[in-house]
Parts: sequence; C-alpha cells; structure tokens
Amino acid sequence: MNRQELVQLIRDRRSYLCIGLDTDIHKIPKHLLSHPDPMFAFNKAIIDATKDLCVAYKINTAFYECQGIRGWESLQRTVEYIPKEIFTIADAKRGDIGNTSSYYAKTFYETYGFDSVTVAPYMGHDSVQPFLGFPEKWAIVLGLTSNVGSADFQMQPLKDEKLYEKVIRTCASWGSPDNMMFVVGATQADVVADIRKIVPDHFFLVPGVGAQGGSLKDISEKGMNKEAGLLVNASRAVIYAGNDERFADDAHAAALQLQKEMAGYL
Ligand SMILES: O=c1ccn([C@@H]2O[C@H](COP(=O)(O)O)[C@@H](O)[C@H]2O)c(=O)[nH]1
Repeated sequence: MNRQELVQLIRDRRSYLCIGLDTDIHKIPKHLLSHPDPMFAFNKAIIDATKDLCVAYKINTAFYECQGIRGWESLQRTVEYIPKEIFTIADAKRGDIGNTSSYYAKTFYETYGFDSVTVAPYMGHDSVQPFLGFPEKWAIVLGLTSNVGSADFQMQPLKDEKLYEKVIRTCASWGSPDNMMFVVGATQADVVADIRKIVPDHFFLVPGVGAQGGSLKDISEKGMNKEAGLLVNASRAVIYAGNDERFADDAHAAALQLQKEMAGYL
C-alpha cells in the first residue's frame, strides 16, 4: 500500500486505529480451543468485528512464533484473511547484516505479503536498507519505544541531542516518508512534538495506548501532521475487551470508542 492510499483510508474511515493481534493462546476464550486453529478462529472473529473501524492490523510475530509451525500457519491464515484495503504490519523487530536483512524483508513482504515490518536500527544503514527496496512496502523503524527501558539507551544524551533523535534523523536520510515510518511510544507524548519537527512528513506507528497507559488525546494533539501521520495501535485493550462468547462484540465496542475519539482529532 502506498502513502496516498493510506492517507485516503484514514480520511474515509475517520480513523487512524491500528489493532494489534497479539493473540495469546492462553488468553483467548476457552470455547475456541476446540477449533482446529484457535488463534486464527479468534483473529477471524476480531477482524470481522473491527475491520470497518481501523486502518491497520499489527501482528506481533512473537505470539505466533512461540507456537512453532502451527503458529506460523495461524499467522499466514490471519494475514491472508485481512481485507486487502487494510494496512498490515508484521511487528517482528528484525535487522541484521545486509544479506540476512534482505531475507527478513522477503519473508514478511513476499512470503507472507505484509505491507510493512518493524525494524530495529541498532546495526546501522546496511541492516535497514534491504527493507527499503520494495515498491509500496514499508520499514517501520524503532525510534523511541514505549517501554521504561527506552531510558537505558534511547534517551542517552549525545553532544547536542539524545540518541533517539540521532537515530530518527539518520534513519530518515536512508529512506523517505513513502517507505519508512517510525515507532514512537504513546507513553512518550511529552517529546513527540520535538520528534515531529525532525520528521514532519513521516508516519508514526504509536503503540502504548490502552494497557500501557498512553493517552490518545496527547499523542494525537502533539504528533499529528497534515495527513494525520499516525497509526495508533491498541492490542490488549481491544482484543481482550471481553473473554466470553461475546468477545468479538466487546472488541467492536472498544474499537468503536477509539475510532470515535480519533474522528474528533482529525
Ligand atoms: O515501543 C513499542 C514497540 C512495540 N510495542 C508492541 O505494541 C503492542 C502493544 O500492545 P498493548 O497490548 O496495546 O500494550 C505489543 O505488540 C508490543 O510488543 C510496544 O508496545 N511498544
């Protein structure tokens, strides 16, 4: 999906909601466990209930990889089931020497058909560039993450800026707002306006609303640009809004509440 299409989708749906399919086999409603593929059965119901309210789905690969081959099959069925007009994110946080990164890129863009993959930039330009050479595919680079440990390295002061600022500024020079986004945690709202000055045109993938306590209002008011420029993710707050037979209705209600709030900020 290209940027114009993503921007249009946000306008049409009055939403920049990304729903995180962090599907934990131990948390899904018990009645699904007799299904041949319980993780897919759960995801299918969540997608059916929320697909008109969001513009993206983010599949965190950890929840699938830990199930071995069956988990990868659930992931593949899920990404194939997501309607083609919705942006897909493999949250896999990959990045290695160039030769290996190019195979990570093929894995997520070609084998599984995702629009984007999250990329850890620690290994530098040759580890990120292989994710940038695919038309209408996106590298989503970790900029400033939502977790408390982001203070350990990302917040460290350099000569005249913080490490995360240097990472974002430098990575932006390797790609463009048409093939690169940045992860910026919703819990980092106090600095998001400064990050926006460094990369005015890039999309931010914003995790941390809901279970991690980030404020949708703050991140929207401080991080939005003229095209919205935000994909705000909520995983647990939507997919585990309920845990009985009505779980999909509860997910719909949670997503609707976020979408309505977003419509007010657009
Ligand atoms: O900085 C980051 C980067 C990625 N994540 C991921 O986003 C979701 C958040 O889940 P919630 O249940 O909405 O808290 C999850 O997949 C994380 O691994 C992040 O939280 N922060």
